[in-house]
Formats: sequence, structure tokens, C-alpha cells
Amino acid sequence: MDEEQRKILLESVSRFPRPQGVKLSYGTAGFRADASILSSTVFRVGILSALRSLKTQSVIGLMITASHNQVSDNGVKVADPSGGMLTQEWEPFADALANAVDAEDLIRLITDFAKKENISFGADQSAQVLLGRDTRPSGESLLHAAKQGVNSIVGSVAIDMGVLTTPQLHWMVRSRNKGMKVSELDYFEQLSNSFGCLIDLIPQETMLQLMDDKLIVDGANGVGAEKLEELKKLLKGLVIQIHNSGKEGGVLNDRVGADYVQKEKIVPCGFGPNVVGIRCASLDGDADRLVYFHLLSESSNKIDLVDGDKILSLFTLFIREQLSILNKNESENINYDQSVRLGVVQTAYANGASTDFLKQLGLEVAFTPTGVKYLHEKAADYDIGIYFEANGHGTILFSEHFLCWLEAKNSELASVSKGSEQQKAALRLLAVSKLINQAVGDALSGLLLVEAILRHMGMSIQKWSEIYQDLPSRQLKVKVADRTAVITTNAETVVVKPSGLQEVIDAETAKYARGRSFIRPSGTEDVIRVYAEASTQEAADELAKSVALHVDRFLGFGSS
Ligand SMILES: CC(=O)N[C@H]1[C@@H](OP(=O)(O)O)O[C@H](CO)[C@@H](O)[C@@H]1O
Ligand SMILES: [Mg+2]
Repeated sequence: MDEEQRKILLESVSRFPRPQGVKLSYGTAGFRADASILSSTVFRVGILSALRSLKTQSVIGLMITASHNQVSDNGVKVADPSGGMLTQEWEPFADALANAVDAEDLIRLITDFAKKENISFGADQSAQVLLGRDTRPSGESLLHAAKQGVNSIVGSVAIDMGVLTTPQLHWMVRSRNKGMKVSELDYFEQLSNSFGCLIDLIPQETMLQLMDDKLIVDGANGVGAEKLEELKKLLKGLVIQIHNSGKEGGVLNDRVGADYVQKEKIVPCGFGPNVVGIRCASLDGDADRLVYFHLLSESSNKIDLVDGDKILSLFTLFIREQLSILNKNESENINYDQSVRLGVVQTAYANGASTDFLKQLGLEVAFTPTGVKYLHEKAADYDIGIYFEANGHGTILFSEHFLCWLEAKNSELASVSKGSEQQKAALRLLAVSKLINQAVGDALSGLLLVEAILRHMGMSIQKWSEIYQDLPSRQLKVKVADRTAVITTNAETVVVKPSGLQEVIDAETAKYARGRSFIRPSGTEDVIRVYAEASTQEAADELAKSVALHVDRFLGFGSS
């Protein structure tokens, strides 16, 4: 690092002093905290993003959001060149940067890291970072901090992409690195065109079936509502009513949004008894999660939740159907020798009934630890990898290799059997690969795919919900002295430490029909999470409670 670079850093770091006594860590969702203490962290993540851009010689993204957390919180995370999450290898450096005590310490860290990673500084180097933020009021000043961070690395530029959903920013980073157009309009057009394609390819028989066109969307009073309002204008054949748009005076994520609906299983604010039976969807605060639901009766606010597991199952049914049409070797001229590897990825939070359903379809179901970076990575192992967290974050990944094959197959079919069922299946799969965000889970693109598939299958939300019956489940949180004392293995389903705890969990679980329970330290909150499911709600509640008591006994404040 030359003197000029050093001077710039010394000067700019001092403008963003680090709050005393705060230790932050780059968790599954980047850094998150009360917005008032975040400017130094966001500034430093700006520096990190510029370094990442220098290292990869690609465009990097920096998103300011705290997703479904309360409005006074905020956060920051980095998108890698592929549009995915920051590589896990850089997370320790992110932690070290955020917690460096002063400018000297910070400069030393940067110098050492740059040496190790072979990153060179200087005006002839260029780095580009795309910045985005959600609608939180603290976003603007934090964006300013991020910009200063990026600019304090010589030769780096920050480009403010404005208020965006998290998946939009990830999509833009990915597209930019592929040399494609990246404006918001490009994003909307890609989604609406591929949605239109899927609608045009709906079989005549189902087109004739009466289907309720109307969809009501809970926008969590956040950025997703704003963007859906725009996207809606480009969509044909879909009636979307948006509630909780943020314009009616509601507060971001306050008793609204996908996280609330999924956890509480009641209608969000702003939904009256008149929505009974109507298909409803809920986005989270940065629109990377999606769940569906319908209100069961006018006299109660209880809903029938159609969660990430059921979205995953619906997507899987559709993809499987298209692959089987494509593989029907009707024509002598076409050689379908390619066997497509279709894989499904879940976490331990997936309802056991969904896993059974998928396995009964003959699918390969893989499990990873919680956190989309793990699911995404695993899904990339397949030709088509479908992943979802139960909470509604997920997408479908298509491998480059498979897409090349599919393009070629489609051209071949177009010349020998244009308009055949096989060609339509190929076109549908190609449209899905364009509609569904290849960078991260995206509530807007997910919603359009759900809508297209329901129409394709002539399926109501009630019928969709009945593809399998969820096993009753319960989640609890336990505050403990030190949550890092819990070490798990086997996709977080087995406790290794403290020793003896897994044995008592096993013993409790064995008492219940269809019992399953596991515990893990949360990556985003200072708690141990307990999950239990069983054949009845009472049993699931009881199992969760008894496991929570054991956790408290082993790890609670009185235990050390
Ligand atoms: C049980 C649960 O919903 N856990 C969530 C939550 O992680 P925890 O590590 O459980 O706090 O936040 C993550 C980031 O949003 C999300 O990926 C994950 O699914
Ligand atoms: Mg989110």
C-alpha cells in the first residue's frame, strides 16, 4: 500500500468511528444491528467490497437491508461476482475489519490481507461496487457511508443503484458480470417476458378451467410492494392487489410480512375477513422471501399457510413434469440420451411431510445447514437444483451445461417437430430459467412462477395446500449463557457438544409418534433454537418444551 492510499484511509476511517463495546459478526445474513451503530461497519464493508472487486476483477454488490427485522434495525451484506453471497472464505476478514479498533489496526489488517490474497492497489487498478438499499429510513445515510468506504480504495467506484429489493441487486451484479444489461427495467422485462411465455404455453385443457385470477399480496410495508407495483404494469392476465404497500401508513415488518405470517400462522395486518378463501401471498422486508396463505374463516384470523416447503414441492412437480415430457422419445430423429440430474435441497426445518412427499416422487433430497449460502451451494451440484428454506427463501438453479444442452435441444426440436409437446416442455424450462432468479431467492420472481404453475395445472391454493398435510411443529428459543457451546453435525440435526445432550433429545423424541426434534445455535440471534414436530400439535408442543428444558439445564445461565 503506497503513502497516498494510506493517507486516504487514515483520513476516511476517522470519519466513521467505531462504537465502543460492540462486537459484530458477519452471520448468515451479513452484519445486522440497530441502525444507529452501523455506519462504521457499513463503511468498512464498502472497503471490503472494493477489495473483493479488485481481487475478482469483477463487479461486486453491497446491499443495505435488515430484511424482516424491525424498522429501526439495518444491516449490510455483500454479493459476489456470481450474484451469490460473499464467499465464506472472506467472512473472517469481514469480522476482523468490522471489529478493528482504530485506523492503524484497520490499515494493518488490510495490508496483511491484501498481501495474502495478492491484491494490488493503485490508480491503474479498477474496482466497481453496485450499491442498493431497502426502504428503511436509515438506508440513505448508511449508503453514504458505504460509498465513502468504496471510494477510500484508490481506483474504486461505487455506483448507487437506488432503492432495490435484495434479489434485484444480486441479479444486477450477476448480469453485469455476464456483460448483460442491468437496469431495473431490464429486470422487470426479463421477469414479465418469461412469465408471459409460460402463460402462452399453458395447455388448452387447463386454460378452459375456471381459475380465480385474483391474488392479494402483503408487501410487508417494504420495498417489495413498491417494486411489485411497477412490475404489475407489465403483466397480462394477472390481477394483483397489494396490501401493506407502506403507503397506507403501516410500519415495515410490523405484524406484516412473510416472517410474521410464517411464524404466527395468522393473517397480517391490513387483511380483513373478506379475504376468506382468496389466494394471498406475503413478501418479507427486502422481498427475498415468499409464502402463500389463505384465510380459513371470517370468524378467526387463523390461516392455512403454504410455506417454502410447499412452494418447493410445487416447483418440483412442474419441473419433473416438463422433464418427463421432454424425455418421451416419440421421434426417431431425436436422441434423448441425456439423463438430467434433478435435485432438491432442504434444511432440517423442512416439514417432515414435505421430505416424505419429495422422496415418494423418487427425488434426491439433500440436507444442508441453515442459511441460503449452504443450500445454494448444494443446489449448484445438479443440472437443475431446487432449494427452499421453510420460511420461503429459495430458487431453482440451472447449470450452464444443462442450459446449453436445453437450448440445443430446443433448436433441434424446432426444426423437426415445431410446436410439439416436447418442444413446449423445452420452452417452458427455458422460460423458468429466465424467470426464476439464478443469483438468490427472489420473492417477485418466485411469485410469478407460482402463479404461472397454478394456472398451468389449473390448481387452486386449496388444492395446492392439500398436496400433502404438514406435520404439526413447534419452534422455541432458549436464551443461554454461551450459544457457541453448542456444536452440531449432520446438517445440524445432531448435537456433538455438550456431550450427553443429544442422548436426552433422542430419549424425549422417542416418546412421540412421528417425533423429530433438533437444536442449533441461531446465526442471527443470541439464542438456541429448538424445533420439534410430531403427529399432533399437543405432542409437538410438549416435545419442544421438554427439549427446551434440557437445553436450559445443560446450557442455561445456572448451568456453568
Ligand atoms: C429457523 C429460521 O427461520 N432461521 C432463519 C434465520 O437464521 P438463524 O440462524 O436460525 O437465526 O435467519 C436466516 C437469515 O435470514 C435464515 O436463512 C434462516 O432460515
Ligand atoms: Mg429477507
